[in-house]
Amino acid sequence: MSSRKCVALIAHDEKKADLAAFAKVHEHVLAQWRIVATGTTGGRVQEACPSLDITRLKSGPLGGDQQIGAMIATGEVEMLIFFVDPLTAMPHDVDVKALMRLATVYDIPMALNRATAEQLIDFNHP
Ligand SMILES: O=C(CO)COP(=O)(O)O
Repeated sequence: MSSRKCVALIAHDEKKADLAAFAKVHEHVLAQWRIVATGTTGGRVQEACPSLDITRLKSGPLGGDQQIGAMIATGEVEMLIFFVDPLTAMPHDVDVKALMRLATVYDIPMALNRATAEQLIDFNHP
């Protein structure tokens, strides 16, 4: 496994275009990180940023948020950028909450919107 630090990228459907645009702007910085993402998000970011090497996990509703939560618990994921949609009900809301809870328990930098992600990406270098 690479020794680079690992960031997890996730976006709800309404926010995927925004995350892909964010990743494009910061592609050179993200290239210094190991990147994991939930399935669909990873595909969208990969399309926008062909230079990045993204490990795609399961889609969020099928367990992807839980996989990333487990990786936070084991210390494999050290930063979380998650563009959430606060206006749409999610069938897997409990998984989303569990992920945010673990990011809080393990005290990793966590951005839930673009404004915060812009700050994190500038101040957290791998
Ligand atoms: O649902 C998600 C996060 O809760 C994201 O999953 P996808 O990237 O597979 O859409």
